[in-house]
Amino acid sequence: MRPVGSKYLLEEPLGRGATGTVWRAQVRDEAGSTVAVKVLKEELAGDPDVVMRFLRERSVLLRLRHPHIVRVRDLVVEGDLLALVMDLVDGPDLHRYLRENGPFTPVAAALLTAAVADALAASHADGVVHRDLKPANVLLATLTGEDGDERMHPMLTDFGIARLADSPGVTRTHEFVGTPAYVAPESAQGRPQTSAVDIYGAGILLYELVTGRVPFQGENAIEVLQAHLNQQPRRPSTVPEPLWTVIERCLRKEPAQRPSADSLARALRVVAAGVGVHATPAAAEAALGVGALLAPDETPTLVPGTGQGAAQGAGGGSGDADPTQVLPHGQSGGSYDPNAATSVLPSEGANRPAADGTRVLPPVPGGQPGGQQSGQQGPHPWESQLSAARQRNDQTEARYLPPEMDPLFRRPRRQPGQPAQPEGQGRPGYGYPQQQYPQQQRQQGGGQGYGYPQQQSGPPQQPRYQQPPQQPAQQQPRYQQPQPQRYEPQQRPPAAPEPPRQHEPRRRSANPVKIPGLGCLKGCLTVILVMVVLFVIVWYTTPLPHWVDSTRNLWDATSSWAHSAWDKLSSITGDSGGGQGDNTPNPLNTPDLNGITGQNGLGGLNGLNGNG
Ligand SMILES: Nc1ncnc2c1ncn2[C@@H]1O[C@H](COP(=O)(O)OP(=O)(O)OP(=O)(O)O)[C@@H](O)[C@H]1O
Repeated sequence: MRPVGSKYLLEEPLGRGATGTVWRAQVRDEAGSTVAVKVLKEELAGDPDVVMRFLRERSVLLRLRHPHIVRVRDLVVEGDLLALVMDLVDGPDLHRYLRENGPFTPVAAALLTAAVADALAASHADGVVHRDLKPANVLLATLTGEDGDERMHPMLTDFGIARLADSPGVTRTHEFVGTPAYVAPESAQGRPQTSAVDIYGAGILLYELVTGRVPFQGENAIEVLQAHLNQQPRRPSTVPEPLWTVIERCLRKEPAQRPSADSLARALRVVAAGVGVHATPAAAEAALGVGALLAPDETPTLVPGTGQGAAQGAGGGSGDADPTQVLPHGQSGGSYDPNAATSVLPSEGANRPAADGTRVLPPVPGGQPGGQQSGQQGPHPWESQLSAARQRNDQTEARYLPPEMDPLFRRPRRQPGQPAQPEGQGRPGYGYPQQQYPQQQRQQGGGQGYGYPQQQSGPPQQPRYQQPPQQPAQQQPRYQQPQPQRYEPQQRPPAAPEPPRQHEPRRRSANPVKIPGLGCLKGCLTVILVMVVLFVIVWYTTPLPHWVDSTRNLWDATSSWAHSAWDKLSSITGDSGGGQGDNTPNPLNTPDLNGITGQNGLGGLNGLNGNG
């Protein structure tokens, strides 16, 4: 298990998106406590702007609390790793649920979207715009009521990720961040974005829940963006009129004509009460008049740093911008997956194909000026503080893990038999073994127990969705543009950067050309030379020559004795003699010995044999 920060141990991947990979992880100090950790992709984590935004928005993300928002518990900066620690939701995301179970009934879809609108209303009141609302970012926990009944409990996640991805560093040239099928026209055009983009996303989501498909489709990302800008959505026959009224208002091209999240939630509950089979005539009547409830947002929350400026964009109609300006170059071909992951559009990847999970579009002309960051080339002003932050975090975990033990090196597992998907295509995170949603309930950080809804058999059933208790109206202050916060480094002075380590130059061999066995040969020659020198020294400095001479005499004497003995023996046995031509073996007359004696220069030996 790989540590992240000093508190978390990554266990197994739950899914992979365009901005990172989500892992199930253990909290070290809390035995049995599990969380979800989203490890952001390297290109995001390596961007100083993203990191500083990450640090700056820490407080915003941490304080965002709502029953329908997945709580962010912690943000970890560790070396080159950025991670968001969230509550773990044991349940599928809405995209997967839709794919496996088919569309919802109008009542269930309305109630589910009302819960999402509640979450949006709370976050908008806190100054946070989601900007990437889509079914994949709605997780479905299951709550067990006091009566033992299980209820689906939608929870909105990925708050702030779009904001991180949309950092000035990443979008220095005003690229688009979002998921094409769910992106609002003003985002596609690079116009100012407000909380109304989330309402547009909610409209698309609602449409998809009741029909099973998104309203604006195309062969590629550009066609989809064009459809958002130019096409009017059509009402499918299966969508009741009151529900269509809500959808149509959410999908208005003009952001100012869309309802606030608050009024959307209220209106959807009125619709849910009035379109079901058990609806009373009064409820049905109220549902038909739902348009009156969809009050526009008087004070929409502005997404900081988007568009040409709030004043210009807030009142501008969709016709103000030339629609052709959103057409990115080189994006006209390729297949298009409407459910593709969130697009993060770095400038250097402008030519990547549309089918890539991380969709890359070139800058939108006429987009935001980019403020101070636009065109910024030099080192980022936050960089020194960033390196100080990184150094501090480096100290928390400096541990080597071999690749086979490092979960970050492993890819998420696929179900056996499932074909491998090329990176970046299709929905990541789907098709994992069902075990990732255990049947038993899991204690969450907030003390709520969630379990996976029982697997449906037979034809897709509509999920049970009961209206959650109304949230008390939030008295949150309206959003004020955040002032850039000063990031205070710790009291101690930042550590001086370590000088690059000097590597000792490699010692070169005297013989650069490698000859196999040369080393051994050299050794042998050296030994022979040393032995010769020693022999010469010993020969001339010791009585060795005299001793050799006497030894030779001894040898001569012994040989002559042996020879005469042999002769005597021959004469006794009647043999004519042991000379040349004698068949009796004579050890001193062998050709071998003759050869040796003839060669070694010790001529005295020849004299001892039969020839002598
Ligand atoms: N808090 C969580 N608890 C449990 N599972 C989660 C949690 N957050 C995400 N997941 C799972 O991890 C998968 C990947 O999440 P991620 O947010 O990266 O994907 P995505 O929304 O499809 O990608 P992106 O938004 O980057 O396009 C999701 O499909 C979801 O099922």
